Amino acid sequence: MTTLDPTPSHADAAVPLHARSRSIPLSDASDLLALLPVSAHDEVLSWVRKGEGVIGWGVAASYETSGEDRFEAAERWWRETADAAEVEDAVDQPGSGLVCFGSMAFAADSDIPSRLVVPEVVVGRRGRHAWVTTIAAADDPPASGTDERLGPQPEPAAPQAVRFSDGELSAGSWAGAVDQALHRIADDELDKVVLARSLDVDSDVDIDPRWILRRLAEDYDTTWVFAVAGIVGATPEMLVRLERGLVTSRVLAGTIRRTGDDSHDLALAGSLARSSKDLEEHEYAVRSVADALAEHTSSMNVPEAPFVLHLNNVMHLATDVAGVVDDTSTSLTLAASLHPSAAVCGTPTAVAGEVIAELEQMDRGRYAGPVGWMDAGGDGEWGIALRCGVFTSPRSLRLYAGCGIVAGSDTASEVAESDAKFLPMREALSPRG
Ligand SMILES: C=C(O[C@H]1C=CC=C(C(=O)O)[C@@H]1O)C(=O)O
Repeated sequence: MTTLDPTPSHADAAVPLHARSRSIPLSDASDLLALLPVSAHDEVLSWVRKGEGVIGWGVAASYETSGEDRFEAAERWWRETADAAEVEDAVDQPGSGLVCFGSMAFAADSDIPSRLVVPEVVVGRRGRHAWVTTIAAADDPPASGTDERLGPQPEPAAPQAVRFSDGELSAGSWAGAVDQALHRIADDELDKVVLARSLDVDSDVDIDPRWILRRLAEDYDTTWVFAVAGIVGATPEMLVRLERGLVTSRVLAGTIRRTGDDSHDLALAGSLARSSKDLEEHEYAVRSVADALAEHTSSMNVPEAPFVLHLNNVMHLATDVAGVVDDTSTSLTLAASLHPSAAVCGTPTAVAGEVIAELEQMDRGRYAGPVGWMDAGGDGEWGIALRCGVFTSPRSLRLYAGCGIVAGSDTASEVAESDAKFLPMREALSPRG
C-alpha cells in the first residue's frame, strides 16, 4: 500500500499563533477565483460556490494531526489560536474575521495527516458584501489591509500533456472488489459499503491548481469548489454548515449518470427518484446524518423524500437536513460526529470501515474526509472531499471516486459510475478544447 500526500512546505506550528487579524470591506470581489495569485500547488485555498465563499493564500500558521483524536486535537489547536488572537472585523459576515481552512483524513489509522491552515490573506464574498482579511503574527508590523496582491493576477496556464493511469487498483480489479462486497452484503455481514478507486495523473510541467479550480467552478456551479493544502476538487456534498446556531447538511447517495440528452436525463431523474436500490442507499446515508445530529440539536427537519440534484456528469438523490443546535458544538465538532457518514463509509459504520480497508487496498488519505473552513467562533462549512484529487508533487495528482454498494448493485454500472465521478477532475485537467 502506498500513501500519497504533498510534503508540507511550511514547518508546522503546534504552538498556537498569537495572531492579529484585520477584516475590511472591499468594493468589489466579483470573481474570487481570479484573485488567487500564483502560489505553490499546496498553498492555494478555496471554498467557493456560485461566486461566493472564501479564498486564501499564504500560511500564517498551520497544524497537522493524525489518529483517532484528530478532530479533538485540531479543535483544541484552533480554540487556543482563536482565543489568543486580536481580531478586528469591520465586516461581520460569515467568513470574515479570523478563519482557518481544514482538510481531515478519512480514517483514524491513515498515514496522511489532517491539516488546518491559517492563511495570510483571505478574500470573501457573500451577497453584496466583499472583504479582505489579513492575518499576521501579533508582533509583526501591522498589515496594510489593502493587500497589493489584490490586483489582476496572471492567468493560469492550461495543463500540458497530462497522462492518466490506474492508481492502486485497475478498473477490473476494483470490479472484483465490488463483487466481493456484494457477497459480504448477501451474507448479511453489512447492508452498505462505499468502495473507492484511484487514478494517477502526471504531466511533464507543473499543474496550476488555479486552472483546475476555475474549470470546476465553470462546469459544476452547484458544487463547492475547494482547495486546502494540496487537495483540490468540487464537492456536491455539504457535510455540515453551522451559522449562528443553525446547522444544515446536504446528504447525497444514490446516483445515475447523465447522458447529455436533456429529455432522456429527465426521464432518468424520474427513474432515480423511484429506484428502490437507490432510495435504500440514500436512506442509510440520511439516517446516519440525522442520528448524529439528533445528539446536538433541539429540533430537526428531515424531509420525507429526497430531491434529484443535477450535476453535469451525474444526478444524485439529495436530502437537506436542518436543525437548531442546543449545545456548544462548533462546526468541526459536528463534522466529527457526522463523519464518516454512510455516504462515504457504509452501514453498519464499523463493519463498513473494515471492509473498505480490506477491499480498497489503499489509504484514502484526505479523500472522503471533511474539508472546509471555520471562523474564530466555530461557525463554518465542512463539505465531504469528493470529486477531487491530491497533489502528490507539483506535476502529479491522485484522483479518487467511490460508489455506494448495496444489495442490488450491479458491478459494471458501479464501474461506469466511478468513471463518471472522475469526469469533473479529468475535464479540469484538460486544456479547454
Ligand atoms: C463516494 C463518492 O460519492 C458519494 C456521494 C454521493 C453519491 C454516492 C453514490 O451514489 O454512490 C456516494 O455515496 C464519491 O464521489 O467518491
